[in-house]
Amino acid sequence: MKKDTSGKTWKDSVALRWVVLILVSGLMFSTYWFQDFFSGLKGLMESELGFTSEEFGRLIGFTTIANMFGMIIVGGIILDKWGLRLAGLLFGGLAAVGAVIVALGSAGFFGEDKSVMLNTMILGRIMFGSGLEVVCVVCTRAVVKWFKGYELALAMAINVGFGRLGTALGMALSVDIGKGFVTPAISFAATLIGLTLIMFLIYIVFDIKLDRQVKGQNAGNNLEEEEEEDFRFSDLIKLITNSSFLYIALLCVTFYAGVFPFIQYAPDLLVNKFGFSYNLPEGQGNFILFGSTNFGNTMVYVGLFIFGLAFSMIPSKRKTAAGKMLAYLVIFAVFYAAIYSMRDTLSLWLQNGPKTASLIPLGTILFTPIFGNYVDKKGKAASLMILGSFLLIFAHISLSVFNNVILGYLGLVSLGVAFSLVPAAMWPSVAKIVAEKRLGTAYATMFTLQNWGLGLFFWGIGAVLDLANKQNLEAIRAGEMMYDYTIPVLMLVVCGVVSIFLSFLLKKADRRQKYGLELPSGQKPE
Ligand SMILES: N[C@@H](Cc1c[nH]cn1)C(=O)NCC(=O)O
Repeated sequence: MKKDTSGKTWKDSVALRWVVLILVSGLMFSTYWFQDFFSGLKGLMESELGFTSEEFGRLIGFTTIANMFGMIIVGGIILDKWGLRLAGLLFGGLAAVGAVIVALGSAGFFGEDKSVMLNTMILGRIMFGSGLEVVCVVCTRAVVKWFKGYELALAMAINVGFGRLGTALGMALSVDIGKGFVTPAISFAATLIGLTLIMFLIYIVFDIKLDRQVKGQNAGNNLEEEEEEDFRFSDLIKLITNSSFLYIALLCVTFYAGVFPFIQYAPDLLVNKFGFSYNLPEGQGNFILFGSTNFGNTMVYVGLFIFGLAFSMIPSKRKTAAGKMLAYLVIFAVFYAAIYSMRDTLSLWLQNGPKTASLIPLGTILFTPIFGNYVDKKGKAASLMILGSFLLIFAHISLSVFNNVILGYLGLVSLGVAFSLVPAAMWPSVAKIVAEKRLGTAYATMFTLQNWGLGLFFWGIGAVLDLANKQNLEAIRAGEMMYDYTIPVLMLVVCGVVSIFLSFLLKKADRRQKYGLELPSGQKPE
């Protein structure tokens, strides 16, 4: 789109841009929630629905099947042809209908036989999965449309941050929402997608208005509308014959295969390996923060935190050094007071599988923008991907081979840092390797390949878990023994090792092809 110099459009208003960001990010929040919330329900699916670990794995693994065979590319083509409003409605609607089918299937609506329940839930997950990935692309496109030339990097980080928040809350709260049953937790998650689709409908009103304004401006200035590049198979061939792109695309497969599938099993691992709980003790830990006694305190903390943050964001030229110090002091004090006053709740949460595991995606909300800023200012993207892959190996070794809870916590922290580092370095690097007009094709290709890795490991971890515990399955289901997660998690170390290898190859290829992955944003190699 060409920018008008004579008049203003809605996207020139800071407030409207941020309203749009919230409206669009709703779908990211709900679809990521639905993608990952089963992890908190694995134990319940086993005890209430009688699902084995392999069946649990099959259910989440099938989410990727349509994407493996080109659904994201089809979605990309529809997005190019019909525009983001219709594509968002179509694929958001597909995700919502799929989610409703999963909920109905789990309630026995299509039949109470276990295999009917499982198969209808799988059907729903396939529909949901086809929607999820294209929705992700639609949301990113919408953010680019409104924020290009403004706070684009920050807006993109916040948009993915909403997705991570969805993952974290879905993992942490689904057991509480279900109150001992699977269907209410699924119905809640499906309702969220419906509600955020309504938010997307409101966004459409903003989008139509912006298009009209831009059209009016262009007509007034005799400017032609800039055509966006459509998906082309010749672009795909060019991409996969570029060695830097090939390495980063394969890294996307192996790295995410070591993270997303692990997250689906992390709560169950903590429960089985370290004796964490699935449920909080009756009446304790749940939403204490928002209980009557602490609600006032919480609001004071939130208020002070926003004050400190707002103050620290005032441009430095207009702020004294003492003022800056005061702002940071306020932020630190608020954090300390909040953690101190919630220490009892926190200690319960840190022994609860779903809540502890949810800290992995939660931590990335804070760390991804910090690492993204580092990559922008200092570069070193390829080296950071090597470091992230190393941390992935450390995490999986410490969570599989050893039986030490401290090492377990360290493993989770290290996984959280890796999960912040690699995406922060990977996605801006793709934009350096691939010309802007081919970025849509590049992301669609990467997500398609990524879904092969995800599908294999979503299912593979569950299948290997059943296989590795074959002798004890009866006793485990009777609650007399615990699953041994050593081999399924050790398997993920391979993902880390291949990721390190690929990141080294990427760094070497970059030296040859000179994309400047190790340089700060905007700097070109000589
Ligand atoms: N493929 C997307 C979206 C997604 C999330 N969970 C499964 N698929 C993706 O990987 N986005 C990048 C990210 O870091 O979330």
